[in-house]
Amino acid sequence: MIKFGTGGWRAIIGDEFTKENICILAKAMADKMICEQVDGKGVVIGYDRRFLSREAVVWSCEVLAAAGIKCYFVNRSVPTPLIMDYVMKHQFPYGFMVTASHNPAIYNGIKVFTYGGRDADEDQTRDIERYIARVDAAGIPRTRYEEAKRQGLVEEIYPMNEYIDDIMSKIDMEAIKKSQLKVAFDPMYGVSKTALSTILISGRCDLDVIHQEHDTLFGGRLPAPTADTLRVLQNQVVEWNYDLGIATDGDADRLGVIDDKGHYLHPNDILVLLYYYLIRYKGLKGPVVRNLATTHRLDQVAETFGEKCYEVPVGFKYISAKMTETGAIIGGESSGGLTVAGHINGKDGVYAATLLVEMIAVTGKPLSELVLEIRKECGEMYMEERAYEFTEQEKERLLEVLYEKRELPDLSDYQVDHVSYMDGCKVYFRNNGWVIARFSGTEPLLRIFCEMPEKQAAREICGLFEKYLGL
Ligand SMILES: O=P(O)(O)OC[C@H]1O[C@H](O)[C@H](O)[C@@H](O)[C@@H]1O
Repeated sequence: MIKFGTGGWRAIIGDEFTKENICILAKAMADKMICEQVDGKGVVIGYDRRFLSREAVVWSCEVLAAAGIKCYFVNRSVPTPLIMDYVMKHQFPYGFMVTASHNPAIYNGIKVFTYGGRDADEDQTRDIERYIARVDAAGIPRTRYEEAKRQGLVEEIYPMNEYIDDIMSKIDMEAIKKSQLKVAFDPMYGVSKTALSTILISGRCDLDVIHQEHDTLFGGRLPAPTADTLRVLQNQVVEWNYDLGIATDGDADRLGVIDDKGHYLHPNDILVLLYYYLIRYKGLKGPVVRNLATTHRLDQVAETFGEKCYEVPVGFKYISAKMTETGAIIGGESSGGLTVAGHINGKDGVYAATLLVEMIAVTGKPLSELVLEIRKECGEMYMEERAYEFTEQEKERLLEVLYEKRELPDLSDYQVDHVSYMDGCKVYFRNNGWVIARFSGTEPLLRIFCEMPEKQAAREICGLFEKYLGL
């Protein structure tokens, strides 16, 4: 069964990520495009470095071509944001990216982008699932790849330079060139190497790249830039005195950062830094958008400068929609994705990394110093993040307690302001602190995040939920 979650369809290779299901999805998309009368424009398809990614594109092209839909096949592995950029700029109705992003190596999947290069929203993915249900798996017509190419129904493209130029045109490359920064870069065996190395080398950075070879097992680690997975990068930064370390996840839409002192910066810190930089140093004005599991320090920065912070459910589609609606200058999520107004309608790790390098160059301050500067000017909060696996049975029980009965642990030691069930269950405290318990839409996990003015309180509240829910 093909089910879409927070970031596209993801499944274990050989279990549900199979040739049959890939062809079913391609046929469903072909039917949907024909029905919507947008089949004439064709579709752009890219892939990452995972096992079977390229094959999945070839199979999809064969199905789409048989339905008469032209496929622009980006024929080398590329960052997901490159596909979003291409869909947006060339006004494609749809684009696909074969990737399971930061999931473990045994996963693969497909992200669907709609007009404007946006992540397909819930209405769209529900609609795709309806088309999927109508596909007759045994009778899917296919045109052999070489034949489809001969007929002009598949065109192989590689718009890497266009993507790189797009990013560089929005960045102060001259400032970067002057600053002669030393950067350590970890693409985590994923797809950002060509784009980000080219940009940083054009900016005359002294660059060292690790984990750049093609390894479908991602060196045995999760291709997600976290404090745990970036230890090698961290050592590199400390040992060789780099100004910063940068990492991107498997499909390069998320960013991870190590500061000049070797500290891992949480995506929340990166968002706060960049929003602050855009307002304080670049003189931009405008609100910020975050999801409800992302730091409220963004609200503090917004308040300091007389701006607003908007909250949306988890999922970048909500971030980009709200950014358009409110004219926000930046939007992002604690999971590591962000974008800035004027760039693409989705998260881009390559662009975010470049902007961060620009920030160091323009301010002339090391990352660690900027972190302290913001803390002084806008205040501090502490975040505790936990995640729990569960069995199907446990899930039912947790769903019942949290969403049906809407029961909560005893929080009488803290002043509760209100509780929201917009996405998961989120309790807002009067001191601007908060705690959320929600099921991940990309992994079989229950996530509990808490942010409070004191670290101890954040830990205690997570502990209360953990105990109450029997986790
Ligand atoms: O917490 P989850 O539902 O697993 O989502 C975590 C993240 O997953 C994907 O990367 C989505 O594109 C993001 O928008 C989301 O923030």
